[in-house]
Amino acid sequence: MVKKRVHELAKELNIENKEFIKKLNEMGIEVKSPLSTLEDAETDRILKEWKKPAAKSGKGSDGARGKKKGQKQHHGRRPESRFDPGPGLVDRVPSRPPDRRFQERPIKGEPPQFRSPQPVKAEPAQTGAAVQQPGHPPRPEKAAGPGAQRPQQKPASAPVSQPPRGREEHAARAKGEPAAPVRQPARQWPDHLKVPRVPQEIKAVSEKVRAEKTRGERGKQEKQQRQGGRDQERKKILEETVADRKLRPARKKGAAGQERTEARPPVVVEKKPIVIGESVTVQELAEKMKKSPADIIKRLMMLGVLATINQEIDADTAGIVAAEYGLEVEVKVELDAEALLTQEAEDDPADLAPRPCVVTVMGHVDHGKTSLLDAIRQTNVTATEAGGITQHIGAYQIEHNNKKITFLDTPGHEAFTAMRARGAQVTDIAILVVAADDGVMPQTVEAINHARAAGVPIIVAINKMDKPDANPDRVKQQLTEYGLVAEEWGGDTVMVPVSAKTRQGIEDLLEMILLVAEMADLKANPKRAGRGTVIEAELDKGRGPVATVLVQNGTLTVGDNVVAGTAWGRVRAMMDYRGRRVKKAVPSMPVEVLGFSEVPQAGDMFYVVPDEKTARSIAEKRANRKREEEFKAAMPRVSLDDLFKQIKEGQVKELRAIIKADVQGSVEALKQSLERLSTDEVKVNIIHGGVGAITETDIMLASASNAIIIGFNVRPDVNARGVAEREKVDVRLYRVIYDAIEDVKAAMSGLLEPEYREVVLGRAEVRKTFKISKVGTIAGCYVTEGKITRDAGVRVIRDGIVVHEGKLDSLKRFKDDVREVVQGYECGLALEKYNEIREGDVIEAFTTEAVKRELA
Ligand SMILES: Nc1nc2c(ncn2[C@@H]2O[C@H](COP(=O)(O)OP(=O)(O)OP(=O)(O)O)[C@@H](O)[C@H]2O)c(=O)[nH]1
Repeated sequence: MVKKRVHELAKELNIENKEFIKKLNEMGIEVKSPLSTLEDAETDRILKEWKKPAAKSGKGSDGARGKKKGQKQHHGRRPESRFDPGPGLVDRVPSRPPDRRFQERPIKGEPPQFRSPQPVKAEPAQTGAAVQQPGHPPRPEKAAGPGAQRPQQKPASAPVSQPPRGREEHAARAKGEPAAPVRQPARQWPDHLKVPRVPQEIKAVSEKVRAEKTRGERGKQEKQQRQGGRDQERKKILEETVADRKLRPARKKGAAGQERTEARPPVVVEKKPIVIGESVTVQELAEKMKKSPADIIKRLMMLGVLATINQEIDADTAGIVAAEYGLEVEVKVELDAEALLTQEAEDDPADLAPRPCVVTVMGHVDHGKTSLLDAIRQTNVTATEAGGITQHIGAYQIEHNNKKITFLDTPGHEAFTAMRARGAQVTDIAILVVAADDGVMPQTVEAINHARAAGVPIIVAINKMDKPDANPDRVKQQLTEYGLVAEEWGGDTVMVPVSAKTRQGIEDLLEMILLVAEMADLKANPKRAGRGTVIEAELDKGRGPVATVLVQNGTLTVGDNVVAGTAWGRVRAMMDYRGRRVKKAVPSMPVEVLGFSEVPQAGDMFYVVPDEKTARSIAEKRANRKREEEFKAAMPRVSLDDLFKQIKEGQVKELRAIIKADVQGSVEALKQSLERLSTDEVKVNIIHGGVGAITETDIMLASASNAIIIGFNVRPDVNARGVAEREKVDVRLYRVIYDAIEDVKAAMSGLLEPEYREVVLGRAEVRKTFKISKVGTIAGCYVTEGKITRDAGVRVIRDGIVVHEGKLDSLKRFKDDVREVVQGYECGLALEKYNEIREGDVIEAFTTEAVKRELA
């Protein structure tokens, strides 16, 4: 008899997996997931037990189906399983550690040292680490692991492994997103948005009030108490502020003749409190206080705040200013329609109904993502796509065993992460497509890390099994290096061999998706007003703005008033993925929606609101806020420069980093050395590591995950540079591993010294090379950016990797030596002691300048 899995037997016996597992446990048979295998004796026992009542109903037991299924079983009993049927089973027995034969060990031939006086120091440590801690990324914590056991945590709505990111939080806030999809922790984001800021010293004092406020704000009863507490705090702030000599030099000098001084201390609160919101413009405050704006601005200046009449100041600052005039402020947080959206009541568990899971297909280019989706849908998308490349994100639904699955037709993980960067998390399960004949490729690794960073469980589809050189075992081996261990190897990742071409294994894949989904117990409430995420949107010439949306909760109905980002409107018509008109869209259903006022953005949350007026007013407010924010400071991004400050302020508990290097050995060495810097206060988490230039995708991942990027002997490509600047991602480039580790270490302890930072002056492309005897190689170049100067440092970049760094030997325009050549001109140059320059290389000229760092 072939060993059976729990879910197979459950199917034969026509019983739900969960219930079956419960029954088995009651029978003393210890199984934890539908994928657990059963010993023959156990199967016999179960069948016997079941036959008792089943015999009456005439139910067959082990039929032909069981045999067929049995053929693909892996022999040998696995002592533990991947799925936990209930919350009590989270603490599973750890699975067997991954096969460790495949790790690569680094660092040979440390590249030329640039800055560090003793760079080689780092080597023994790294090598040592390699011995202790083999090349596998540390197994993720059970609860946050990448494997298929994750769905217990409701991956789409609660990415436990994702601590809050300022950006997401902000995006969520701006969109009025509900607490569920992006968990919104109590962070002081608004401080950063409110310009201007109070100097640190005052802020520290007012922070007390804020902390008090945040703590107290939740409950309604506390609201009243807060008022009393606030009075006292206010006074305290004043006293402390007034007492602070440094902050008020003008006051200190104030002898008897100076006005204002007589009012304090103590400050007498004499008038009715003035009522403001969480923030107030200087003008508004002045009006409310019946003072001139100039007075207020002056006061603010004394507090070290430079503000213009139209600028907003936060309630704490306003409180301090008002107190100086003996006035009290009362903060009334008006719950506008926007806030109400996010405050919607919890669903009654009785209203919750199962919803289909939402699946994203990811993988390396040409490994067959589109073909696989195509095979699943049994249509032929590949043939219609330009050049066979997936062109857009669509969403489709299929039905298998009477259960629906929603597929997002994502061209890889980039779009997935771009959406995530906007705060949208729609995917429940990621299918990682790996071609069996090609194995794990760079984008496979990226996809793994992107899915993992989002806390989405991964099912591996080993594709192209029909090919003669298909080698699924090699794929499985390679994946162990990235922490994905096949369940038949004792790991916890579902891996299904498939062929998009012959459709082999597709049914199994769908079955596995349903199993993972079933265990995730995905539910939504179709009775409430619809909400979800915009998957894609475009302006159609005939139909106007068209948005493909995925309903995540509630029901979207034709005629509903909706708002998505800054777009609003009334749903005029809806089409399902086949273009059929529908009147209603229930949870996990993708639909095309007509009727938006403008094209919303992919990743925007949409909400159904009670009426058109509300929709319009929310959208307009958002548009205003967006405009304002564009003027304001950028998001608080993690960066090494202010890491210590952010740690102190509790904004950062984890320093996430992406490592890109010229060779895998350096990636590993850096990863291990950096992760070892973790302290109790801050954990260093390398969310992705790879070989090659820093790409736009790396930057987007860093942006979405609030990570820094460490480049070792590599450079960002042109697009990546632009995106990094726009996204304010801290990209650190090193030539010496030791320097990178030292910098991170110093940043974590607040000791990052002022240093010389490199400034890129310009870049030139090598168009032609000439070998001249006794002189060496001369490169005929075209300056593509900035300028190349004679005394600058230069590096030679080939395919994103730094192959040489040194100085110029000569720089000429025609025959003349010149001091610099600017963009758009040609030049000839030779490098000191380097003749390996080739056509197509990029010469980057740089200089170093002193950077003053703020004391943390
Ligand atoms: N033999 C064989 N070929 C396959 C299979 N799946 C996909 N292919 C081929 O592999 C090539 C790439 O397939 P796509 O589906 O376009 O791959 P993709 O990952 O979607 O690629 P992009 O959209 O470019 O990212 C096509 O020529 C497919 O015909 C398979 O199971 N067997």
